[in-house]
Amino acid sequence: MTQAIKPLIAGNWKMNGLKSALAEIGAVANGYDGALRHRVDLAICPPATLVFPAAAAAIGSGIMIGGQDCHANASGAHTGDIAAEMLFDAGAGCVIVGHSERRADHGESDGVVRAKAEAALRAGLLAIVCVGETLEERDRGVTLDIVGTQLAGSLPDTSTAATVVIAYEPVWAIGTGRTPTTEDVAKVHGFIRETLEKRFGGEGAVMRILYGGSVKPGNAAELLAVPHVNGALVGGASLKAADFLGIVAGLGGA
Ligand SMILES: O=C[C@H](O)COP(=O)(O)O
Repeated sequence: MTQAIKPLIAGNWKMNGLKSALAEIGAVANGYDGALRHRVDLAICPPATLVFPAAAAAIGSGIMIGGQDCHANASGAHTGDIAAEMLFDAGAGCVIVGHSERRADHGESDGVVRAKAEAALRAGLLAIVCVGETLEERDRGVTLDIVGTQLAGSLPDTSTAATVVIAYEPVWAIGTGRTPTTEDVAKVHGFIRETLEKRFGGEGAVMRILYGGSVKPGNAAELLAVPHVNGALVGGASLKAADFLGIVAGLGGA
């Protein structure tokens, strides 16, 4: 039986945004009214420098502010890193871990991602754990093997629907304007659901699975209507409130 899952639309600003970008949070808040708040959760993950002021700007709006990465440890000699506890302390409610750009740029393995997700849970943050295949892997026909391996290695054993969100992002669709067909998205999300249910039982049945990769106002409705797509992780189109809210509108008024 399909259970109702409240969707989450999360914006990942990546390495974009100076203080002036905080105005976009105010603009999203203005468009996130009471009725919408009941139907969808919103999160915005600005660069680390803006987490504290963004959290202040979002007070009372219902918008969750998040980090884009965290260290596995709570403190220590790790120059330049940020602990999950520090994000929580700054007002964050969630953190993205295992984004493909971190996996590629910083050589993060599934084990590292899992340790970061465990740190998020320890700190009381919702962990948004990213998985997804490269173009080469897709062309070799090993998408499900790759995603299955990433899920097995990256998710904490203690994951629950309240503490962990999966984001499926085909690497080749990120920032390229290319998206998989809805059939392809359905296939991978169905596989992820099955995998989550096998490992986490009832919790896996209601854990949110986001799609990410070139989601825009123009394609959001189609992508968000795919079975087992419980929201989106949005990059470029999350930088402007109008685009971000246009994607939220893709969920329809039901
Ligand atoms: O975290 C977000 C994703 O990497 C998607 O980025 P994009 O929407 O710019 O393709």
